[in-house]
Amino acid sequence: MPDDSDEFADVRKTDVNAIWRLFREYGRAQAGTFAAGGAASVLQMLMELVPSFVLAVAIDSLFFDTRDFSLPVVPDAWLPTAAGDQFLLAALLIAAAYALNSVLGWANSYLWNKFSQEFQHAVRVDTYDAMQRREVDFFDNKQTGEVMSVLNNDVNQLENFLTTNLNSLIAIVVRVGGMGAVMLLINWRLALIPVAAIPVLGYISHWFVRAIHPKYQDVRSSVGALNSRLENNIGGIETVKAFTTESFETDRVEGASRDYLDAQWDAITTRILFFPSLQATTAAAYVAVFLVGGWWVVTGSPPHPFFAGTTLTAGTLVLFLNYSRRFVYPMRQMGQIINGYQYAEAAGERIVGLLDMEPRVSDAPDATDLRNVAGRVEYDDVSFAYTDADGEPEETVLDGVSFDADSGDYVGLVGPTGAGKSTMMKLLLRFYDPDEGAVRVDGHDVRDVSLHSLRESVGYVNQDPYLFYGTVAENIAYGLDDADEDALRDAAKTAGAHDFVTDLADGYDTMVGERGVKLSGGQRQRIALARALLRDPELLVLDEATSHVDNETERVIQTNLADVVADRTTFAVAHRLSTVRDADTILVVEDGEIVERGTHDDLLARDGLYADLWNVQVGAVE
Ligand SMILES: Nc1ncnc2c1ncn2[C@@H]1O[C@H](COP(=O)(O)OP(=O)(O)OP(=O)(O)O)[C@@H](O)[C@H]1O
Repeated sequence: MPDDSDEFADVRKTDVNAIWRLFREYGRAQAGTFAAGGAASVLQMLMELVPSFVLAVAIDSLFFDTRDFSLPVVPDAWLPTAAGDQFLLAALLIAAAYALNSVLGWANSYLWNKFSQEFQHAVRVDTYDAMQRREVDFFDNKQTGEVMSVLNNDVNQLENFLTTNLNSLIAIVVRVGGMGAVMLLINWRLALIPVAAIPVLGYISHWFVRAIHPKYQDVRSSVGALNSRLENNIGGIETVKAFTTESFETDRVEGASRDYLDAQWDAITTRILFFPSLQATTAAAYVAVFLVGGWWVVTGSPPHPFFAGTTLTAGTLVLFLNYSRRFVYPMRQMGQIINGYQYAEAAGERIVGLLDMEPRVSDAPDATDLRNVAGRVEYDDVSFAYTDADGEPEETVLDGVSFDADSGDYVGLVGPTGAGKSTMMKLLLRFYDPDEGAVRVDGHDVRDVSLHSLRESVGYVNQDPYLFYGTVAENIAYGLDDADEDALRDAAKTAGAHDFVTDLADGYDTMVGERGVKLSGGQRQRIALARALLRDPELLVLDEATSHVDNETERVIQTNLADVVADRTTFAVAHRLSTVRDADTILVVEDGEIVERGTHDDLLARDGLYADLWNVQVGAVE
């Protein structure tokens, strides 16, 4: 199967026929379009059989006069008797068949593309929705590129299979089958020569797919490696320049590019054998038909007794030659169809896997909404470990964490880097669930309330907040349909963002985020803080929310925040201890445990870890 090395192996659902399942689920709305497209495709292919057939009749009856002018289905009485009229009718029929062929070709493309675009759209939107509902863990363990590739490549792969490959398959069956059937009906003995070429062409296609498949896989992995190399280097361009490692990096890119070239070359040398072998097989059948049939027409008797028993006219020979030459083109697509099917199936399995998988963190069946939140928060003997890509727990990050915060409390979290402070806050938002113990808000275990109501009541600002591509105002009002402009400005003022925003070229209408105006880390943090404040949440989590702003600005923000913080439970994670100095309680976290707790003065008096950290920061200790 394709993609053996894929990161989504755990997601893939292999016990269903994924394409069929998606087709039933998402194709149903477009079933009429699909059926009409299929019918147009069949009719179009049938039209392709007509010109050669009429030509054969015309040659025999009009040019050589070896049989009467007659056509299948049409009663002889309806046909003209004068040779000139018969000739014109033949010309008209050929022209009509070609014209109809074109119209049906257009209808077929229109309908199939309509079907597959609508299908793709529906699958893409649902897959995205299912994906964004996955637990945070899922994203921790995947590379962004891989997640994107399911939404882009996999969905496209399905579409490609439906538009191109399935259509080609119909073409092969109708064209090759139709031409073979017509020839067998007219002169089955002679027809055995071109028809015998079909299994040979089929075998060559089969061989090709088997041979090319592992080579394409090598191409894909080498292109993946090359892309990661390029992405890494461009992303780290400042480091590359600062360390003057340009030629080292060029060498590494050269190596990756060479691997890609080798893999491609290996695939190319196999691929370019495929079409010529098909052509040679078809040509052999063509020449054999010409030899046997030509001999037969010229001498009036077949070259071998096997063919005896029927006659062969020049017109029939032309039809045979025309048809047998045209086997090759549709058969050429056989390899692509098999390939396309394999990719689409693998893509479908990932998509179905995603659609079917229940997020590990989701609403309990009897989840209630958190209402009228007072803001009491309780961590009751909470232990937690992140899991690796295989779902196995890694090292314990939180170990028996317990504390209570009363409604309206200001709680500071401090401690060495990697101690587990951010993780504690992520459990409050239920980004992850604890392995042991419980996190409660107003006495409700967060696992018993709806995610929506829980997260709506918590304003969360992290250290490296994300700004979407859009205006400053849109970023602050993110997710709110009817944000009041004054409230938006007030939030920005409280967050210390208003002054610098009004200094931007377009003020609140300045485009920021990727491709927008570049803001400093501290500026982005202040916009993110305004975003959280505007929602007026009952609980506020500020995880290093002002770590990038200077001391002066932070002091201003602290003063502004005093009112906001006064009447809601606030958690502030900070390395800069002045940020939490005024907290009602400071929790000192070390190695996943709360090692000290109390007010600033209590903790200084204890002369423990907090006092050490404080003394270092105020410069009392080297
Ligand atoms: N998504 C994750 N997957 C696996 N391990 C993680 C993840 N996030 C954090 N960790 C690990 O968990 C531990 C605690 O991290 P956490 O971010 O909670 O610490 P912190 O006290 O907030 O640190 P800092 O002050 O540096 O922000 C660290 O050892 C970190 O490597």
